[in-house]
Amino acid sequence: MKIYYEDSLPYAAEFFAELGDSQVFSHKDVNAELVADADVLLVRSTTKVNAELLDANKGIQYVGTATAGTNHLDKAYLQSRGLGIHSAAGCNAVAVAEYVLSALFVMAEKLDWQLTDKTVGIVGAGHVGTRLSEKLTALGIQYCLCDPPLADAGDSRDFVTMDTIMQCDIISLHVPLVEGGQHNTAHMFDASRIAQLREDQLLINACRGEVIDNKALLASFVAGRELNIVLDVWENEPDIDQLLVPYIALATAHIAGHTVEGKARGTEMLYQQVCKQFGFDATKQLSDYLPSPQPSCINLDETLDGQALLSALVLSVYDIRKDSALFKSTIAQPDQFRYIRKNYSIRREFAALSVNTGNYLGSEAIYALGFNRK
Ligand SMILES: NC(=O)c1ccc[n+]([C@@H]2O[C@H](COP(=O)([O-])OP(=O)(O)OC[C@H]3O[C@@H](n4cnc5c(N)ncnc54)[C@H](O)[C@@H]3O)[C@@H](O)[C@H]2O)c1
Ligand SMILES: O=C(O)[C@H](O)[C@H](O)COP(=O)(O)O
Repeated sequence: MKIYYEDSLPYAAEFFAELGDSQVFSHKDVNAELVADADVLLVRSTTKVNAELLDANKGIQYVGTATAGTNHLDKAYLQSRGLGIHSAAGCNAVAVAEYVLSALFVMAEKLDWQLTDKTVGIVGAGHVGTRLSEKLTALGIQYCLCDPPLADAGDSRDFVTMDTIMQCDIISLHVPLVEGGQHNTAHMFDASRIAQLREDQLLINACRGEVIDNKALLASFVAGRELNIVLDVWENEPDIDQLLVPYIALATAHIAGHTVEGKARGTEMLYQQVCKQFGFDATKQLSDYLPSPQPSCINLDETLDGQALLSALVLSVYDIRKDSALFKSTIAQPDQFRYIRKNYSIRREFAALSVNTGNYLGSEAIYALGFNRK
């Protein structure tokens, strides 16, 4: 069995070596000829899988993406070839939720906000939206959820409309890119919705760039509006509109999901799927490969309390300001969006770390955020 995998899948060599003849490729070089004899094709979001890539391959049996988003796969084409849509749903949901928390604490400091007085409107209550809602609960921050497809499917949680979301202090977007149809998300924030945003609100987009009309957003800033926007994702990545960057409060290169665990979990999920499809025993697991974080234990700063203490803790694990500063100061360089993503520094999830809470009375909130007990 020939297994071809994109070089951005961590631990793919370790997971797949024993299942067949495995070969690595870069999304920059991949083409129809290169994968013409693949039985299994494993990608991340940077490889577009469509007729152009696969028509020459007559024997492909499995295509999987080690990501949550699947909009780089031509689903109609894969179905026409009798191939399923295999993804790593939820692999990086915790990573994105922790990215949003870092953004919230940084913006709260900037805007002088007490987050427990604010309401977060979560649009898209799937894997990421749900993990985010759990972490907000741990922090005592109110939220509401908008997810018409889940509401229609009978999900028992309370859902609100987009009109209610537009009244929230903070709006965080976690929908897939859906172009057209009843639940279209492309340009969900178009010129008219952007015009409804108030300057005392915060909008965070860590799902797909096309969910916000970036041209309309730029026009709004150029017209003098002082909106608070955090963007991890942009229209037309990696060739984004550079003019928008200076206006964005925190700007990053589509790395919200790029924790060590989030990326590697994606590879592990595809390994489990391939084993199942081809009848292998799935004997390997992520814990066989993940390195221990250094340091692995955090001591709380007990000179702080309340939001200041939680903010210091979260930012000590992941401080979005560093990613944003690097992005803003270098993004004008050629091919920088890709470069930042490819060379992203090591970031761990809260669950990889333990916290020594000492005498701190709010320790349960810290464990509910995902940290381990010391
Ligand atoms: N920035 C990153 O690094 C990063 C990481 C992970 C995921 N993502 C993106 O975020 C998206 C969400 O990830 P997920 O794992 O939670 O996916 P998911 O499929 O688990 O959840 C998406 C939710 O959005 C809902 N939805 C669809 N259309 C909607 C609409 N019009 N209005 C409101 N809700 C709608 C769906 O019903 C679903 O519950 C992914 O599809 C991916 O594009 C980005
Ligand atoms: O959809 C996802 O899972 C994320 O957006 C993911 O980070 C994108 O995939 P990548 O470009 O990192 O391969």
